[in-house]
Amino acid sequence: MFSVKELVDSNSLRSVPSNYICLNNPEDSILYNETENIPTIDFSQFTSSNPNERSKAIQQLGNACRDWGFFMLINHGVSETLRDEVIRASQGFFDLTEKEKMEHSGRNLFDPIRYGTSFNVTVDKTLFWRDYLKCHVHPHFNAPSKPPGFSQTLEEYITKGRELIAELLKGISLSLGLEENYIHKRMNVDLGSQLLVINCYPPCPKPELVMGLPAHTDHGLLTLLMQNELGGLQIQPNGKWIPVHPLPNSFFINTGDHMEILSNGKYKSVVHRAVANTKGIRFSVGIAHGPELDTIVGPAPELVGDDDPAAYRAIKYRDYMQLQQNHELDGKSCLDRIRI
Ligand SMILES: O=C(O)CCC(=O)C(=O)O
Ligand SMILES: [Fe+2]
Repeated sequence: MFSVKELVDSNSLRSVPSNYICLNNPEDSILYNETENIPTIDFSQFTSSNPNERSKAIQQLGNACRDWGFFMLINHGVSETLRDEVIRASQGFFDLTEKEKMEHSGRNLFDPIRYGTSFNVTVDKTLFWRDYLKCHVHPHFNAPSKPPGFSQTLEEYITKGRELIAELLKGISLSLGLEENYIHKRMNVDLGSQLLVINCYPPCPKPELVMGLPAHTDHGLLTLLMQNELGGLQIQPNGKWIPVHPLPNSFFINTGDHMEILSNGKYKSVVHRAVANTKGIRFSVGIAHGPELDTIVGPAPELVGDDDPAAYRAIKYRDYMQLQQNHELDGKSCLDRIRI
């Protein structure tokens, strides 16, 4: 495997190798500066002793999930030091030699730790300008032993991330008119899957010719994302691409396909992508939080009725992840396969 980082580090690249050139629809590059509209959720209100404040926050959370499928989370209690440490340690991992990183190379989605490039090189029509490290971190924690301290930093971080998501899932259950622990029980969240994905996008001499990660939706319930100072994430909530400029020290959270399936389409997963840049190496760290891998997920019966027939076929979470992995990453095409 030839990683993008190796390609960039070993050459003074002036052009892009042809196998990375993406033919984009020109409409795709139209950007709208609507970033100020991205909803902001104040996490401290979920733990407020004032019940009015909590119910207001739950309502805002429900609105964000229904109208947008994403929001910025502020006042979440995860220290800036830990967040910086995760980014620094991620850089440390990608700075290891190719030989050291290749110890974790693999083709299987359920390998506990997997280092790779592009999305799935066996199905990608063009290669994407992105290297990655994926670790299954819950219910069993897995992380590379190098660089020193990386694994400990990640473990602390993913534990904090799980606590935040657990609270948000309670709020989401209530916002859907369900009992607070509905999603926890039905999705077996205590044993839920947490897949950590560290994306590395090296600088590119011609970012307009390549794609970091093409338009897709995430497979899980909720994804918690942070990035270094370089932007590149774009979202497409209503057919237009919007660049995301995160608020300082915030998390970007988006709903995934399993939230759409479970809510019977009330909360739709949001299409997003990552573009490359010329300026420097961009890192993003996402944690996809999903049901326990063997949970069969279909629309919640409470959200299905004569006026709202079930819109998705039930599928085991593990099988859905595999389905997405086996095909080209393309917008909502995976969800379309189980749409009724
Ligand atoms: O790099 C980003 O900002 C987005 C990454 C992403 O969408 C993913 O890992 O699923
Ligand atoms: Fe994503």
